[in-house]
Amino acid sequence: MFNRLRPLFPYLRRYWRSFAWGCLALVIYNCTKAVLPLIIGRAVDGLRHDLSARHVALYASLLLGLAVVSGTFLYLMRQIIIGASREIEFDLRNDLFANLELQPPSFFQRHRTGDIMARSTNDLSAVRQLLGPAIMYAANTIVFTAAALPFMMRISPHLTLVAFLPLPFASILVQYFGAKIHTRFERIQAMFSDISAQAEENFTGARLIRAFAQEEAQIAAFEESNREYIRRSLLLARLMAMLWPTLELVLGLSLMITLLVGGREVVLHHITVGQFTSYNVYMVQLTWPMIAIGWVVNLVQRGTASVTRIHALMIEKPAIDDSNADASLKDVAIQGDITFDHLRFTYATGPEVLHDISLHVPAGSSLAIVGPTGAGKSTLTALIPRLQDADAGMVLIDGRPIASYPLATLRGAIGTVPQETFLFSATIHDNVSFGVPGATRDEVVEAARVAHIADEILEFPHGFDTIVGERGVTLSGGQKQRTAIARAILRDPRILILDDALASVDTYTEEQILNGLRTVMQGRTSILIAHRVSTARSADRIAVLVDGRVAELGTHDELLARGGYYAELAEKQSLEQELEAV
Ligand SMILES: Nc1ncnc2c1ncn2[C@@H]1O[C@H](COP(=O)(O)OP(=O)(O)OP(=O)(O)O)[C@@H](O)[C@H]1O
Repeated sequence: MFNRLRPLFPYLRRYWRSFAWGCLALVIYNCTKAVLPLIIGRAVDGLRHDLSARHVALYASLLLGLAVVSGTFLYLMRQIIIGASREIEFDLRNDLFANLELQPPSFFQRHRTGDIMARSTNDLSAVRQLLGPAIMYAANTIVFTAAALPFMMRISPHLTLVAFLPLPFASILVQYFGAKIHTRFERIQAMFSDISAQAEENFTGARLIRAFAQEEAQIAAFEESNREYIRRSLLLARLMAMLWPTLELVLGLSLMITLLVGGREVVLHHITVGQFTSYNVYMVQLTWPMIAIGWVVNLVQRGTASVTRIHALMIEKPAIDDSNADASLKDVAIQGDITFDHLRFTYATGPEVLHDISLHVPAGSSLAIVGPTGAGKSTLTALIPRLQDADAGMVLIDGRPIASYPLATLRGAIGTVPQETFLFSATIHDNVSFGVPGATRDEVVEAARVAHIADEILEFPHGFDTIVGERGVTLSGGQKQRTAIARAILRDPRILILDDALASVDTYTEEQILNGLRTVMQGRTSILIAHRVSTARSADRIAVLVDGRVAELGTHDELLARGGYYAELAEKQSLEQELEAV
């Protein structure tokens, strides 16, 4: 177990001072607490000789003084130790997030989002409980038992032996029930996540459900999940209901033994009534620390498993990094000359997707990529900003392998509009300026103008300050795409990659955007993936990708003359247009 907790050592080392001060407070608190029963005993015994108000007042003030001291140190102990565990949780969460943020997209394919979220929330909270409450209560039990035991033994070793006997059972009971409670609680949580996800999908997919008239079926499915949730909750309630009476039975047994054996000792004049009273107070004081031990065992088991799970994510080194980069290229001005040299590419799973592709896109030129769905177009473009990594030397920019550029430099020179537009739940301004956080409003509006979205945005109630997504307006597919184009343009990139970015706009808007882009992209390299000939035709060259191979390459006219896939596509689309016009 010690080894499994090793990943926490650097964090514990960082906060060792807090833990040391916390432990000091813990020792003082427990020592004062252990003296308390003695004073009560003395007070009771004293009453036999001096039955005066002064005597009572003296002991009452002594007890009050002790209570104040122990209360103060109890506060300090909790504040310092729990505080330190919260600080460690904070550091761990930051480190975990920072590592996740560096992972390439393939990482998020390998790990389910739900699993990552669970590790970042439940597991982190389990680690915090291990470092805070578990350490604190374990130390509390040890120190208090060590402080109280000599006094108890002095009063009566015989009584101590028998009264202590049932106490470990309280720990075992709590540990046993605790483990079962945890399992049942997790099942409830899992069901609750299912219900939440179900509800969320029903709200976001409201249109689809209404359109398919599936309300009744959805209500029935929800009711079924809800019934399962309540069934699991009742199972937990039953377990909880059994725990406390059982615990009270064990603790009551211990008190009964104390009363029987201790009472006999008093009758036999082996101990005084005051000592007997002290003893009883000790037993009551020991109740919680004994219960806590069982709880601590569970916290430690759960926390240790969570440390392992979090650590597994923390040690995942980003598969795509700067390890082969040449630091002297950090500030190099990338021109945008792209070469694919006998490129082959296979994803972590599945067969080879791109086969022996050799293509050269000179700096400042434009290349359109067309081809059937699944041909590998998106994969090819994802290799340029290294969202996926091809083998060394297969993709070059300005004659250098892309891995030799530091990632920030490489990606800083590229503006990408992905196939699936993602907008943050933020203002349109913030979405457009995502890649250039300090951009002024004028720059943002200018980029939006080129993308032909500015006028539509200005018609929204709050213009560029309109929030998009769940908390604000919902943009149409075409509006989202154009916002994403504005986002890429604002970066003023040397290389612009549009992955089917004009698919959701009509041919008129498409032409407007292309006209705007032509001006902006002068002297820059652009790669456009397109399904429409109207998007591809204006590019300097067009590559037709079929089954991961370049099947055709040339200008619009050359490819038309060739009579292959492209010419067929052009004919089909012009026929469609004619039909539409009719
Ligand atoms: N992350 C991935 N892991 C494994 N295989 C993938 C992954 N992404 C894509 N593929 C596979 O690679 C092939 C090429 O996909 P890609 O998305 O590059 O095609 P595309 O030409 O862009 O298609 P479309 O025009 O439909 O967008 C497909 O067979 C696809 O199933």
